[in-house]
Amino acid sequence: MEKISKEDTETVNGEIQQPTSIDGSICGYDSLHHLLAANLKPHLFQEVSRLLLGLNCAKALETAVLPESAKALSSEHNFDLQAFCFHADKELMREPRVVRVGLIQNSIVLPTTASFLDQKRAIFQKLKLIIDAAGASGVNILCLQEAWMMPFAFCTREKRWCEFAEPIDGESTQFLQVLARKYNMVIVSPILERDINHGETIWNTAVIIGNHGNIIGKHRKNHIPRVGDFNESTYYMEGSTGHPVFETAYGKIAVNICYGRHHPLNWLSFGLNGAEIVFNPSATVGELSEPMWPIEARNAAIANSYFVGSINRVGTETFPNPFTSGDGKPQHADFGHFYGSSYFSAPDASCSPSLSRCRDGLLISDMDLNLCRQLKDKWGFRMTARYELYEEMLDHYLSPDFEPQVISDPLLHRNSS
Ligand SMILES: NC(=O)NCCC(=O)O
Repeated sequence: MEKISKEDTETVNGEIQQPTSIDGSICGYDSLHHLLAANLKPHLFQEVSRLLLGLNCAKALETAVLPESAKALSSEHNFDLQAFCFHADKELMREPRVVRVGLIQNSIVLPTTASFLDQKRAIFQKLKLIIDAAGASGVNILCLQEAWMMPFAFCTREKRWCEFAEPIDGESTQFLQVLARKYNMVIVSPILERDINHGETIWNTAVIIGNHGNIIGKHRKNHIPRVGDFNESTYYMEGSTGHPVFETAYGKIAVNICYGRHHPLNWLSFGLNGAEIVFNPSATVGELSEPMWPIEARNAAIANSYFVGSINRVGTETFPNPFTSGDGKPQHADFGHFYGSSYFSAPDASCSPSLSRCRDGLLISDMDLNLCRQLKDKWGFRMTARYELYEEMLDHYLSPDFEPQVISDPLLHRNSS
């Protein structure tokens, strides 16, 4: 269990205050899982893990064995590398459908003051090594983090960062197409898109690259945040692509980009279109969303009987000009710490431990997609859903004359009349 740096907590009147974690670690530990493992007796750790991570086929989640070449890349280039297996029950009529899925989280490489091209190429160089580790590990489907090819500059509201935007078949896609072909791997690549054919407009888009290096399609972020420093609405509008599910060589996948994870109907729609794995490439910071992070995707996996792969950026990105976001905070030059912590959730409510809170990482999981239908059969969430009630409710709600259905206690108003 790696302990990153000296524990540095402050105590005031006997109470532990917020630990100082300049490096983004949790009191010097890479992740909550590592902190617990290092500080609990083994039987307590086992019990706490059962409660925190759930069980898969009645057992603690198994780890998967990775090749030495992948492990060597991870230690040489200091990225976290972890691998797990989500099993399903054996069926009599269907063979297991096991796919190996990977998630990559990474920090930017050069300062945001460096030339844009250098910044982008440096990220390519770093990503190449981690993708090589995924390739060596036999990953079938790989997803990168939101806007992986640039700093997450949308806090600044400065339009010059739009220069990073690329067409769907631009430089970033071409870079990944080579690797997709080389490793026979589907790659989900969330980029800042410039739509040349529609007035050069900008979108927040995931490009789906097939295992032959072909472009299968794209999906544009449906929900754009207007919270904290996430000033993304200055740059792009709500997506125009609905809730597509992409049928790939390895399964049916969809992409719910970042802030879309706060919207249960967004998750539902990908499920209704038949997704078996939904990726949630994100960029989010500790102060704002960390308590939500381990819950929302896991809940979506349970409610929709599919797997979810959640990816968050990692590190602190500092920009040349300080900015404010109309929330009364003093001007500042960074977003705060992107806390990494990428993880997988399964339809049976189990989930993997998270990647590091402060280092780059590659998280790999084998998942038997048969688990999706097994959970549908067990819990019947689709069958019991009452969509017609919701259709009626939403139909009323969307009417300008809508009035909430509230039945007041008549006694409440007796004294006031
Ligand atoms: N990138 C993005 O949509 N971030 C919004 C913040 C959050 O959803 O946690």
